[in-house]
Amino acid sequence: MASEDMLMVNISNQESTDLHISEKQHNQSPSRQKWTAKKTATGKRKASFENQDYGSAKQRKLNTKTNTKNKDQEASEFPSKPKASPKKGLHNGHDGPFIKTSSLFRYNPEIPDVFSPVVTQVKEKVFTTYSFQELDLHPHLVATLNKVLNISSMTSVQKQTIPVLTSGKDAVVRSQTGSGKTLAYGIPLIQSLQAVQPKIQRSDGPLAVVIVPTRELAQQSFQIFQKLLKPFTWIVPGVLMGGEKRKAEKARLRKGINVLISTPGRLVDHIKNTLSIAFSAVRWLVLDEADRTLDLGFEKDLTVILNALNAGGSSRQTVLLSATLTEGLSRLTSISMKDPVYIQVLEPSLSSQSSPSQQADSYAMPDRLQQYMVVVPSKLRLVCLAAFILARCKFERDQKLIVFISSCEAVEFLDTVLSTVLCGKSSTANKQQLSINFLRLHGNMEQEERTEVFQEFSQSKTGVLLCTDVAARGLDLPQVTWIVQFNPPSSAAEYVHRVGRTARIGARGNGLLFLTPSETAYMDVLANHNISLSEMKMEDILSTLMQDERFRGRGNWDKKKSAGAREQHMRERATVLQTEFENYVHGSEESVQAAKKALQSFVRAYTAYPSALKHIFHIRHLHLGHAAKSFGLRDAPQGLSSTANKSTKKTAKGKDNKRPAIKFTARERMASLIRSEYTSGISGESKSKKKRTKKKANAEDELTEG
Ligand SMILES: Nc1ncnc2c1ncn2[C@@H]1O[C@H](COP(=O)(O)OP(=O)(O)OP(=O)(O)O)[C@@H](O)[C@H]1O
Repeated sequence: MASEDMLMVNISNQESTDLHISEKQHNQSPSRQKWTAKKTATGKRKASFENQDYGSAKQRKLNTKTNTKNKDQEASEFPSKPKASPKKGLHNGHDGPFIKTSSLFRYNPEIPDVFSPVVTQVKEKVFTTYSFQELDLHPHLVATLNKVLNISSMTSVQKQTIPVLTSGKDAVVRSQTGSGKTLAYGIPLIQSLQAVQPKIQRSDGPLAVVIVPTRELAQQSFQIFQKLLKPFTWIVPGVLMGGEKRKAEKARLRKGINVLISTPGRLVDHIKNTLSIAFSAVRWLVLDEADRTLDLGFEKDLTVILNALNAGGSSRQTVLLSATLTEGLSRLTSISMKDPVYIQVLEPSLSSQSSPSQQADSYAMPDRLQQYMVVVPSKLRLVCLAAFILARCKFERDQKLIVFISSCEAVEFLDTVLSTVLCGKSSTANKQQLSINFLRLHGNMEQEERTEVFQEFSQSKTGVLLCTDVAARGLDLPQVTWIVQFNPPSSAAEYVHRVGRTARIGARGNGLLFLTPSETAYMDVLANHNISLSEMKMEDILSTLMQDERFRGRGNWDKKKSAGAREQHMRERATVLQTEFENYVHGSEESVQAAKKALQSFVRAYTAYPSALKHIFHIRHLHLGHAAKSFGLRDAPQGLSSTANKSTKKTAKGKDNKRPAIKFTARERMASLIRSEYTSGISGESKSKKKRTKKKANAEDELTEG
């Protein structure tokens, strides 16, 4: 048997342990119920049951050990002896029902010591002392910057870029997130268009085309151009983006748009279907977030756009911008730039010390950004996220969080379950209500709602935005205090963009990356780009629950008690919270289905990590039973597809019934999780997208927009 097969068998056996335990808990037989009652009455018997339980698990561990060749890998999959285990059968301390305790702190892989590689984090100086007055700009433009945008001095990237672009050169611009790149191209673009003689008319059509990867970024950029163009009423900005009515956009195109901001997919749509779109006058092409817009997902669209522009025949200036652009980006060549000036904002000390290739690999991070990571075993991920949100939103003031999640379905699920349980709206939670403004943003939402959410979160001072990578790039959401990456991103560059939604333009901000014990090598991936994170301890996050009496468990907490007793009590509270989640999820068939769907999509997103990261994020490292718990499911889902059902039955009845049925069902279930997600179809997906059978489809859909 291949080593991978062996590993899956081990996982299956491990899962069998968990399923076995939880099934006992859920399907409480009369004898089990009686036993539980006795158990709570006599602590001694309870203790003996726990020992017995652990002993049998330990035995199983020994048995499986003899089956495996890869002991190192096994060590990370199997538990070490737990120091303390939660009590079974907790009461939530209030008037709620008696709750079943899940084995939250047992059978988890050990949390490894994380050694953050020593790196010299690259910094950029954001501000300069140079004012916009010093540039030869139209006075109305300077006045708008000063009075409307409240901006007087240039940032470093603006200081370097604006003169290059006003001199008519092409440029490739890289500077850290939130450093003012939009104005770095916006100001020279408007300066040049307002000077065109005879004056630009609407009927001239687009003179500038700005391509951005997402709809929200298109809206945001459009709003900035609207402001900047106020004094120059004859130049008309316009936005085209997927999700809007094509007919209305066609009408606007017919009337004439001079500065056209668009997502790639929608622009291609119009190039193919709208006769009134003519590019003969285009003088500017801007690719914002250029490494994304030049990325695989957009390649075809971009070729169509470039062909259409080239057919227009006019000569144009091209600008590429991103916080993570690399000169070596091979697709740059397809853009046909004329001797572009490469602009990179680096501290002088670093520019002189390091080689160009070192500089290219190092991503500059905002100076006042504090970056943390926490290692959390799968089973504890949901409670840990919940505790972190509680800590910020209940016990601190003015906190605004963005939580990045790998799939639309998981965003939907977490939005419902967190807002219901944490805000005290669930039937089993006690009545005390808490107001946290949870919002969600992902690619499967109707555009109208997406726009509303984006505006609402932009304007609010507090709240939690749960989102996919649609919000990772370019969005300038004010006063965000924390970026939580609940699922690690697919590259260091995406890490940089996500975390860059905070600590913008010199402000403070924090980032927290969740990793499971098997994913800690991701720290090396970040270190390769000179990014270093400090470790936050899971226990410190969970300890917030000690302040929240809604999750008190049995009895009061006495501060004088020992540290061990405190930890035990904290575990009880985490278990009470997990049980609240599980009770909510299992309270209706609808929520069970939502949780399963979210789990499916999570597993599927896990398969979409690039091959270079497969040694860290491989599906064989996932423990389905544990992952299910992080979606509030008591067991790993069964019967997700007919295939899995049939094979389980066959194994149970068939000739080969000596083989434990569970051995193959975990693998089959994992496979069926992925398969059924492919065939389930994603609402709002276009036909052409459905045709794409690539594993990456879902993840890419979140990054590439029509
Ligand atoms: N010269 C300036 N002085 C003060 N604030 C500025 C200046 N230039 C831009 N800003 C503000 O800084 C914020 C970030 O700017 P912008 O969104 O252009 O950053 P960015 O570099 O494009 O970031 P990202 O890489 O994340 O897209 C915006 O709120 C913008 O209004």
